[in-house]
Amino acid sequence: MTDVNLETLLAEKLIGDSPKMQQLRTIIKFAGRCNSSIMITGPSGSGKEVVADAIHSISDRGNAANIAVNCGALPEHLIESELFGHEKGSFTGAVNQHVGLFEQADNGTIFLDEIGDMPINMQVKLLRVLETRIVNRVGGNRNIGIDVRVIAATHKHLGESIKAKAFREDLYYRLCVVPIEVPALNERAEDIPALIAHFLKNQSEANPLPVFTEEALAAMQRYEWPGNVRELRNVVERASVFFAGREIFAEDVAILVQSVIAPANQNVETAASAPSDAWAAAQSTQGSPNTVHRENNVRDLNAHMQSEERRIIMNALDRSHGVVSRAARSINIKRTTLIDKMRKHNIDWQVEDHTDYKIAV
Ligand SMILES: Nc1ncnc2c1ncn2[C@@H]1O[C@H](COP(=O)(O)OP(=O)(O)OP(=O)(O)O)[C@@H](O)[C@H]1O
Repeated sequence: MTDVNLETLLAEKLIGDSPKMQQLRTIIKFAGRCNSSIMITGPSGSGKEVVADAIHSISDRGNAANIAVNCGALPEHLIESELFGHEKGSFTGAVNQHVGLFEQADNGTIFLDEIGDMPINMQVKLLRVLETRIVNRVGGNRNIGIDVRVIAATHKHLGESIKAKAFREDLYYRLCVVPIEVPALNERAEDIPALIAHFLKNQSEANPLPVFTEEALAAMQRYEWPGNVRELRNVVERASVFFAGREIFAEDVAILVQSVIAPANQNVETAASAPSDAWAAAQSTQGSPNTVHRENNVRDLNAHMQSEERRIIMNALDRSHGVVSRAARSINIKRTTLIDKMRKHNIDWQVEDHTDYKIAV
Protein backbone atom coordinates (compact mmCIF):
# COMPACT_ATOMS: atom_id res chain seq x y z
CA MET A 1 0.00 0.00 0.00
CA THR A 2 1.43 3.41 -0.96
CA ASP A 3 1.79 6.11 1.69
CA VAL A 4 -0.94 8.17 0.01
CA ASN A 5 -3.40 5.25 -0.03
CA LEU A 6 -2.58 4.48 3.57
CA GLU A 7 -3.21 8.09 4.66
CA THR A 8 -6.51 8.18 2.75
CA LEU A 9 -7.68 4.92 4.26
CA LEU A 10 -6.79 6.03 7.78
CA ALA A 11 -8.42 9.42 7.31
CA GLU A 12 -11.63 7.71 6.16
CA LYS A 13 -11.73 5.25 9.04
CA LEU A 14 -10.50 7.45 11.86
CA ILE A 15 -12.10 10.86 11.84
CA GLY A 16 -10.25 13.67 13.65
CA ASP A 17 -7.11 15.65 13.07
CA SER A 18 -6.31 16.84 16.60
CA PRO A 19 -2.69 16.44 17.78
CA LYS A 20 -3.80 13.37 19.79
CA MET A 21 -5.36 11.77 16.72
CA GLN A 22 -2.31 12.58 14.60
CA GLN A 23 -0.15 10.88 17.23
CA LEU A 24 -2.53 7.91 17.27
CA ARG A 25 -2.36 7.61 13.48
CA THR A 26 1.45 7.57 13.62
CA ILE A 27 1.36 4.67 16.10
CA ILE A 28 -1.27 2.87 14.00
CA LYS A 29 0.96 3.13 10.91
CA PHE A 30 3.83 1.60 12.86
CA ALA A 31 1.56 -1.12 14.27
CA GLY A 32 0.30 -1.89 10.76
CA ARG A 33 3.84 -2.59 9.57
CA CYS A 34 4.80 -4.98 12.37
CA ASN A 35 3.31 -8.32 13.28
CA SER A 36 3.46 -8.13 17.08
CA SER A 37 0.54 -8.45 19.48
CA ILE A 38 -1.17 -5.20 20.34
CA MET A 39 -3.04 -4.06 23.43
CA ILE A 40 -5.44 -1.18 22.89
CA THR A 41 -6.70 0.64 25.97
CA GLY A 42 -9.04 3.57 26.36
CA PRO A 43 -12.46 4.39 27.78
CA SER A 44 -15.60 2.75 26.47
CA GLY A 45 -16.81 4.17 23.17
CA SER A 46 -13.54 5.97 22.41
CA GLY A 47 -12.86 3.98 19.22
CA LYS A 48 -10.70 0.99 20.21
CA GLU A 49 -12.42 -1.30 17.72
CA VAL A 50 -12.08 1.32 14.98
CA VAL A 51 -8.34 1.47 15.71
CA ALA A 52 -8.03 -2.34 15.62
CA ASP A 53 -9.89 -2.43 12.32
CA ALA A 54 -7.65 0.27 10.86
CA ILE A 55 -4.50 -1.62 11.88
CA HIS A 56 -5.77 -4.78 10.22
CA SER A 57 -6.74 -2.95 7.02
CA ILE A 58 -3.36 -1.32 6.52
CA SER A 59 -1.35 -4.41 7.44
CA ASP A 60 -0.15 -7.13 5.04
CA ARG A 61 -3.03 -9.20 6.39
CA GLY A 62 -5.58 -6.63 5.18
CA ASN A 63 -7.11 -9.00 2.60
CA ALA A 64 -7.40 -11.94 5.00
CA ALA A 65 -9.98 -12.51 7.74
CA ASN A 66 -10.45 -9.98 10.52
CA ILE A 67 -12.39 -11.68 13.31
CA ALA A 68 -13.71 -9.74 16.29
CA VAL A 69 -14.64 -11.53 19.51
CA ASN A 70 -16.18 -9.93 22.57
CA CYS A 71 -14.61 -11.98 25.36
CA GLY A 72 -17.11 -10.58 27.87
CA ALA A 73 -20.13 -11.71 25.86
CA LEU A 74 -19.18 -15.38 25.38
CA PRO A 75 -20.68 -17.76 27.95
CA GLU A 76 -17.83 -19.15 30.05
CA HIS A 77 -18.50 -22.79 29.17
CA LEU A 78 -18.40 -22.03 25.43
CA ILE A 79 -15.34 -19.80 25.21
CA GLU A 80 -12.81 -22.55 24.61
CA SER A 81 -14.78 -24.19 21.85
CA GLU A 82 -15.64 -20.81 20.27
CA LEU A 83 -12.01 -19.73 20.22
CA PHE A 84 -10.28 -23.01 19.46
CA GLY A 85 -13.06 -25.19 17.99
CA HIS A 86 -14.29 -28.65 18.92
CA GLU A 87 -14.59 -32.09 17.39
CA LYS A 88 -17.95 -33.77 16.83
CA GLY A 89 -19.19 -35.53 19.98
CA SER A 90 -16.56 -33.96 22.25
CA PHE A 91 -19.26 -32.79 24.69
CA THR A 92 -23.05 -32.91 24.98
CA GLY A 93 -24.39 -30.70 22.23
CA ALA A 94 -21.29 -30.93 20.01
CA VAL A 95 -23.27 -32.50 17.19
CA ASN A 96 -20.90 -31.22 14.50
CA GLN A 97 -17.25 -30.38 14.21
CA HIS A 98 -16.64 -26.68 14.82
CA VAL A 99 -13.72 -24.69 13.45
CA GLY A 100 -12.73 -22.16 16.12
CA LEU A 101 -12.27 -18.42 15.61
CA PHE A 102 -8.47 -18.67 15.79
CA GLU A 103 -8.46 -21.13 12.89
CA GLN A 104 -10.95 -18.98 10.99
CA ALA A 105 -8.61 -16.01 11.42
CA ASP A 106 -5.62 -17.91 10.00
CA ASN A 107 -3.37 -15.52 8.02
CA GLY A 108 -5.44 -12.64 9.29
CA THR A 109 -6.20 -10.86 12.56
CA ILE A 110 -8.22 -11.75 15.63
CA PHE A 111 -9.53 -8.89 17.75
CA LEU A 112 -10.10 -9.92 21.37
CA ASP A 113 -12.32 -7.16 22.73
CA GLU A 114 -12.87 -6.82 26.50
CA ILE A 115 -9.89 -9.11 27.13
CA GLY A 116 -10.08 -8.17 30.83
CA ASP A 117 -13.29 -10.21 31.05
CA MET A 118 -11.68 -13.45 29.93
CA PRO A 119 -11.95 -16.10 32.67
CA ILE A 120 -8.62 -16.89 34.29
CA ASN A 121 -8.56 -20.57 33.22
CA MET A 122 -8.99 -19.49 29.58
CA GLN A 123 -6.18 -16.97 29.97
CA VAL A 124 -3.76 -19.86 30.53
CA LYS A 125 -4.92 -21.56 27.33
CA LEU A 126 -4.75 -18.33 25.36
CA LEU A 127 -1.20 -17.72 26.57
CA ARG A 128 -0.17 -21.19 25.40
CA VAL A 129 -1.66 -20.57 21.95
CA LEU A 130 0.12 -17.22 21.68
CA GLU A 131 3.42 -18.83 22.60
CA THR A 132 3.18 -21.97 20.50
CA ARG A 133 0.99 -20.71 17.64
CA ILE A 134 -0.77 -24.05 17.85
CA VAL A 135 -4.43 -24.70 18.68
CA ASN A 136 -6.06 -27.91 19.79
CA ARG A 137 -9.78 -28.28 19.24
CA VAL A 138 -11.77 -29.42 22.29
CA GLY A 139 -11.91 -33.22 22.13
CA GLY A 140 -9.30 -33.30 19.36
CA ASN A 141 -5.77 -34.66 19.39
CA ARG A 142 -4.32 -32.77 16.46
CA ASN A 143 -1.93 -29.81 16.77
CA ILE A 144 -3.16 -27.20 14.31
CA GLY A 145 -0.64 -24.51 13.42
CA ILE A 146 -2.02 -21.00 12.97
CA ASP A 147 -0.64 -17.67 11.78
CA VAL A 148 -2.79 -15.04 13.46
CA ARG A 149 -2.06 -11.46 14.53
CA VAL A 150 -3.70 -10.78 17.90
CA ILE A 151 -5.08 -7.40 18.85
CA ALA A 152 -6.62 -7.18 22.32
CA ALA A 153 -8.57 -4.30 23.83
CA THR A 154 -9.92 -3.33 27.20
CA HIS A 155 -11.46 -0.34 28.94
CA LYS A 156 -10.32 -1.75 32.29
CA HIS A 157 -7.16 -0.94 34.20
CA LEU A 158 -5.52 -4.31 33.79
CA GLY A 159 -2.86 -3.33 36.34
CA GLU A 160 -5.56 -3.48 39.00
CA SER A 161 -6.90 -6.79 37.62
CA ILE A 162 -3.37 -8.20 37.80
CA LYS A 163 -3.03 -7.08 41.43
CA ALA A 164 -6.41 -8.66 42.20
CA LYS A 165 -5.19 -11.86 40.48
CA ALA A 166 -8.05 -11.62 37.97
CA PHE A 167 -5.68 -11.19 35.02
CA ARG A 168 -2.41 -13.03 34.41
CA GLU A 169 0.64 -10.83 34.29
CA ASP A 170 2.44 -13.14 31.81
CA LEU A 171 -0.50 -12.90 29.39
CA TYR A 172 -0.58 -9.14 29.81
CA TYR A 173 3.06 -8.80 28.75
CA ARG A 174 2.56 -11.26 25.90
CA LEU A 175 -0.31 -9.17 24.53
CA CYS A 176 1.10 -5.77 25.30
CA VAL A 177 4.05 -5.81 22.90
CA VAL A 178 2.69 -2.69 21.21
CA PRO A 179 0.51 -0.73 23.65
CA ILE A 180 -1.86 1.81 22.12
CA GLU A 181 -3.98 4.20 24.13
CA VAL A 182 -7.05 5.77 22.55
CA PRO A 183 -7.76 9.14 24.19
CA ALA A 184 -11.18 10.03 25.60
CA LEU A 185 -13.21 12.34 23.37
CA ASN A 186 -13.03 15.21 25.87
CA GLU A 187 -9.24 15.21 25.46
CA ARG A 188 -9.63 16.02 21.76
CA ALA A 189 -12.66 18.30 21.59
CA GLU A 190 -11.19 19.82 18.38
CA ASP A 191 -12.31 16.63 16.59
CA ILE A 192 -15.98 17.04 17.52
CA PRO A 193 -17.11 19.19 14.53
CA ALA A 194 -15.50 16.75 12.05
CA LEU A 195 -17.06 13.77 13.84
CA ILE A 196 -20.48 15.46 13.81
CA ALA A 197 -20.15 16.13 10.06
CA HIS A 198 -19.12 12.49 9.55
CA PHE A 199 -22.07 11.10 11.51
CA LEU A 200 -24.50 13.49 9.79
CA LYS A 201 -23.29 12.19 6.42
CA ASN A 202 -24.32 8.69 7.50
CA GLN A 203 -27.89 9.67 8.42
CA SER A 204 -30.87 8.49 6.43
CA GLU A 205 -31.60 10.62 3.39
CA ALA A 206 -35.32 10.51 4.20
CA ASN A 207 -35.08 13.53 6.53
CA PRO A 208 -33.41 16.86 5.77
CA LEU A 209 -30.30 17.18 7.94
CA PRO A 210 -30.13 19.54 10.92
CA VAL A 211 -27.57 22.34 10.94
CA PHE A 212 -25.38 22.79 14.02
CA THR A 213 -24.77 26.51 14.52
CA GLU A 214 -21.32 27.70 15.68
CA GLU A 215 -22.65 28.19 19.22
CA ALA A 216 -24.12 24.67 19.27
CA LEU A 217 -20.81 23.24 18.09
CA ALA A 218 -19.02 25.16 20.85
CA ALA A 219 -21.50 23.78 23.42
CA MET A 220 -20.95 20.27 22.09
CA GLN A 221 -17.21 20.82 22.53
CA ARG A 222 -17.68 21.90 26.15
CA TYR A 223 -19.74 18.83 27.07
CA GLU A 224 -17.82 16.02 28.80
CA TRP A 225 -18.92 13.04 26.64
CA PRO A 226 -18.71 10.30 29.27
CA GLY A 227 -19.77 7.81 26.57
CA ASN A 228 -17.14 9.20 24.17
CA VAL A 229 -17.54 8.91 20.38
CA ARG A 230 -20.35 6.33 20.71
CA GLU A 231 -22.39 8.84 22.74
CA LEU A 232 -21.63 11.59 20.22
CA ARG A 233 -22.84 9.36 17.38
CA ASN A 234 -26.08 8.68 19.29
CA VAL A 235 -26.60 12.38 19.99
CA VAL A 236 -26.12 13.22 16.29
CA GLU A 237 -28.68 10.53 15.40
CA ARG A 238 -31.08 12.03 17.94
CA ALA A 239 -30.43 15.51 16.50
CA SER A 240 -31.31 14.26 13.02
CA VAL A 241 -34.71 13.16 14.30
CA PHE A 242 -35.52 16.04 16.67
CA PHE A 243 -34.16 18.85 14.52
CA ALA A 244 -34.53 17.54 10.96
CA GLY A 245 -34.02 20.45 8.55
CA ARG A 246 -33.67 22.97 11.39
CA GLU A 247 -30.88 24.91 13.03
CA ILE A 248 -29.56 23.70 16.37
CA PHE A 249 -28.58 26.35 18.93
CA ALA A 250 -26.57 26.07 22.16
CA GLU A 251 -29.65 25.65 24.35
CA ASP A 252 -30.88 22.81 22.14
CA VAL A 253 -27.76 20.84 22.93
CA ALA A 254 -29.08 20.40 26.49
CA ILE A 255 -32.13 18.61 25.10
CA LEU A 256 -29.96 16.37 22.97
CA VAL A 257 -27.57 15.25 25.69
CA GLN A 258 -30.01 15.26 28.63
CA SER A 259 -31.20 11.67 28.54
CA VAL A 260 -27.79 10.20 29.24
CA ILE A 261 -27.34 10.75 32.98
CA ALA A 262 -29.89 12.06 35.45
CA PRO A 263 -28.77 14.81 37.87
CA ALA A 264 -28.00 13.61 41.41
CA ASN A 265 -30.82 15.44 43.19
CA GLN A 266 -33.66 14.51 40.88
CA ASN A 267 -35.83 11.47 40.66
CA VAL A 268 -36.21 9.54 37.44
CA GLU A 269 -39.46 11.16 36.35
CA THR A 270 -38.24 14.76 36.58
CA ALA A 271 -34.78 13.90 35.31
CA ALA A 272 -36.16 13.16 31.86
CA SER A 273 -36.74 16.86 31.25
CA ALA A 274 -33.58 18.19 32.87
CA PRO A 275 -30.03 18.62 31.61
CA SER A 276 -27.43 16.12 32.76
CA ASP A 277 -24.63 16.83 35.26
CA ALA A 278 -22.13 16.79 32.46
CA TRP A 279 -24.23 19.29 30.55
CA ALA A 280 -24.57 21.50 33.63
CA ALA A 281 -20.78 21.55 33.84
CA ALA A 282 -20.55 22.41 30.15
CA GLN A 283 -22.99 25.32 30.52
CA SER A 284 -20.67 27.30 32.72
CA THR A 285 -17.03 27.06 33.62
CA GLN A 286 -17.97 28.37 37.09
CA GLY A 287 -20.60 25.66 37.61
CA SER A 288 -24.26 26.46 38.28
CA PRO A 289 -25.31 27.27 41.88
CA ASN A 290 -26.98 23.87 41.88
CA THR A 291 -23.76 22.11 40.94
CA VAL A 292 -21.72 24.00 43.54
CA HIS A 293 -24.23 23.15 46.26
CA ARG A 294 -24.09 19.45 45.42
CA GLU A 295 -20.31 19.45 45.26
CA ASN A 296 -20.10 21.08 48.72
CA ASN A 297 -22.01 18.14 50.16
CA VAL A 298 -19.58 15.61 48.78
CA ARG A 299 -17.03 14.47 51.38
CA ASP A 300 -15.76 11.39 49.59
CA LEU A 301 -15.72 11.69 45.80
CA ASN A 302 -15.06 8.01 45.16
CA ALA A 303 -17.86 6.82 47.42
CA HIS A 304 -20.18 9.47 45.97
CA MET A 305 -19.42 8.40 42.40
CA GLN A 306 -19.92 4.75 43.23
CA SER A 307 -23.28 5.41 44.84
CA GLU A 308 -24.28 7.67 41.92
CA GLU A 309 -23.35 4.93 39.47
CA ARG A 310 -25.38 2.39 41.42
CA ARG A 311 -28.37 4.72 41.61
CA ILE A 312 -28.28 5.43 37.86
CA ILE A 313 -28.05 1.72 37.07
CA MET A 314 -30.94 0.88 39.43
CA ASN A 315 -33.08 3.60 37.81
CA ALA A 316 -32.23 2.34 34.33
CA LEU A 317 -33.10 -1.23 35.33
CA ASP A 318 -36.36 -0.08 36.89
CA ARG A 319 -37.31 1.83 33.76
CA SER A 320 -36.48 -1.18 31.59
CA HIS A 321 -38.37 -3.56 33.93
CA GLY A 322 -35.14 -5.43 34.52
CA VAL A 323 -34.32 -6.02 30.84
CA VAL A 324 -30.56 -5.54 30.92
CA SER A 325 -29.97 -4.87 27.23
CA ARG A 326 -32.64 -2.14 27.22
CA ALA A 327 -31.28 -0.61 30.44
CA ALA A 328 -27.77 -0.60 28.96
CA ARG A 329 -29.00 1.15 25.81
CA SER A 330 -30.84 3.79 27.83
CA ILE A 331 -27.65 4.88 29.59
CA ASN A 332 -25.49 4.40 26.51
CA ILE A 333 -23.23 1.62 27.69
CA LYS A 334 -22.72 -1.89 26.40
CA ARG A 335 -24.80 -4.72 27.85
CA THR A 336 -21.62 -6.49 28.97
CA THR A 337 -20.39 -3.33 30.69
CA LEU A 338 -23.70 -3.05 32.54
CA ILE A 339 -23.51 -6.68 33.63
CA ASP A 340 -20.00 -5.98 34.92
CA LYS A 341 -21.22 -3.01 36.87
CA MET A 342 -24.22 -4.94 38.23
CA ARG A 343 -21.79 -7.53 39.54
CA LYS A 344 -19.57 -4.83 41.02
CA HIS A 345 -22.53 -3.24 42.83
CA ASN A 346 -23.99 -6.61 43.84
CA ILE A 347 -27.19 -5.94 41.95
CA ASP A 348 -29.04 -9.13 41.24
CA TRP A 349 -32.54 -10.43 41.30
CA GLN A 350 -32.10 -12.02 44.71
CA VAL A 351 -31.10 -8.75 46.36
CA GLU A 352 -33.74 -6.47 44.91
CA ASP A 353 -37.13 -7.74 46.03
CA HIS A 354 -39.33 -5.70 43.71
CA THR A 355 -37.84 -6.40 40.32
CA ASP A 356 -36.81 -9.47 38.40
CA TYR A 357 -33.47 -8.36 36.87
CA LYS A 358 -32.61 -10.75 34.10
CA ILE A 359 -28.83 -10.72 33.89
CA ALA A 360 -28.73 -12.98 30.84
CA VAL A 361 -31.18 -11.01 28.67
N1 LIG B 1 -12.23 8.34 15.26
C1 LIG B 1 -13.44 7.85 14.90
N2 LIG B 1 -13.94 8.14 13.69
C2 LIG B 1 -15.15 7.69 13.31
N3 LIG B 1 -15.97 6.93 14.08
C3 LIG B 1 -15.51 6.62 15.31
C4 LIG B 1 -14.23 7.05 15.77
N4 LIG B 1 -14.05 6.58 17.02
C5 LIG B 1 -15.15 5.88 17.32
N5 LIG B 1 -16.04 5.91 16.30
C6 LIG B 1 -17.38 5.29 16.30
O1 LIG B 1 -17.84 5.31 17.66
C7 LIG B 1 -18.48 4.10 18.00
C8 LIG B 1 -17.75 3.43 19.15
O2 LIG B 1 -16.45 3.03 18.71
P1 LIG B 1 -15.79 1.63 19.15
O3 LIG B 1 -16.80 0.53 19.17
O4 LIG B 1 -14.58 1.45 18.32
O5 LIG B 1 -15.40 2.00 20.65
P2 LIG B 1 -14.70 1.08 21.75
O6 LIG B 1 -13.67 1.92 22.42
O7 LIG B 1 -14.24 -0.20 21.10
O8 LIG B 1 -15.90 0.80 22.73
P3 LIG B 1 -16.05 -0.35 23.86
O9 LIG B 1 -14.96 -0.15 24.88
O10 LIG B 1 -17.40 -0.06 24.45
O11 LIG B 1 -15.95 -1.66 23.14
C9 LIG B 1 -18.51 3.26 16.73
O12 LIG B 1 -19.73 3.51 16.06
C10 LIG B 1 -17.36 3.82 15.91
O13 LIG B 1 -17.58 3.63 14.54
